[in-house]
Amino acid sequence: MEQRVRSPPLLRPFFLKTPSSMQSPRRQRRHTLPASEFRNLTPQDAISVFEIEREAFVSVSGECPLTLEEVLSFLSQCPELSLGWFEEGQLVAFIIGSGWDKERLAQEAMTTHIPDTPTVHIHVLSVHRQCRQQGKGSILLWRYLQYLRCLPGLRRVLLVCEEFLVPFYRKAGFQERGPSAITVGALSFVEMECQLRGAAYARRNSGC
Ligand SMILES: CC(=O)SCCNC(=O)CCNC(=O)[C@H](O)C(C)(C)COP(=O)(O)OP(=O)(O)OC[C@H]1O[C@@H](n2cnc3c(N)ncnc32)[C@H](O)[C@@H]1OP(=O)(O)O
Repeated sequence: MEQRVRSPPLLRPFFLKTPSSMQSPRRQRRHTLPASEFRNLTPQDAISVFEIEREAFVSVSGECPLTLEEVLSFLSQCPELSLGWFEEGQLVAFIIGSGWDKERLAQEAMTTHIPDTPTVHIHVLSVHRQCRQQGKGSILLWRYLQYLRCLPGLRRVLLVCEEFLVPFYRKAGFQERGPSAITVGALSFVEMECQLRGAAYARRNSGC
């Protein structure tokens, strides 16, 4: 069992602002939704999350990493371990994580949140179909890892992915830990790990 830590506060929304010098007068007058916003998800976001997830996974493998009930459950139990990217108020990409307390991920990690542990399990990262291959998945993952580095007590992040996504996660700073004990139907996975501490440059540049 790993050492327990206190739950962090929720992330206040932060926006990617267009400099006022670049906004048209009409745009300045209108009270529109922010062009781009990153924030923790809430149970109210569960339907939008599940729609993106269903499109991303069901058509490909027939299985979603999380059912709608599980999405709701994690967003209720540990919203501070999620991050959504909204454009004009629409969810375009998200990450859902939870706490885990063992060295490697096990099948029960798929449906479990262990509070106050130093290990975060990323259940799912997904980008809306129309927004893929534009760098959004990488940017959201980078922001999520920087955000986690600012939370007290967190030490590492684990996830499982299919072999073809190993280079994507490697580029984000994850390392392979070998075949995962987790299987979904006929699918098998590689387990990957990212250390949150010890990267001094990351902390210096994180803006915590
Ligand atoms: C823990 C997990 O959730 S594992 C499951 C991940 N999610 C999914 O598979 C759901 C469907 N897919 C998606 O939502 C997205 O395609 C993601 C999250 C995999 C990647 O996000 P994107 O925004 O499309 O990727 P992004 O544009 O940041 O690409 C970064 C790099 O990864 C590569 N990459 C992205 N998607 C894939 C893919 N499906 N297969 C192989 N390489 C990929 C890109 O080619 C790019 O490489 P480059 O830098 O050499 O050009």
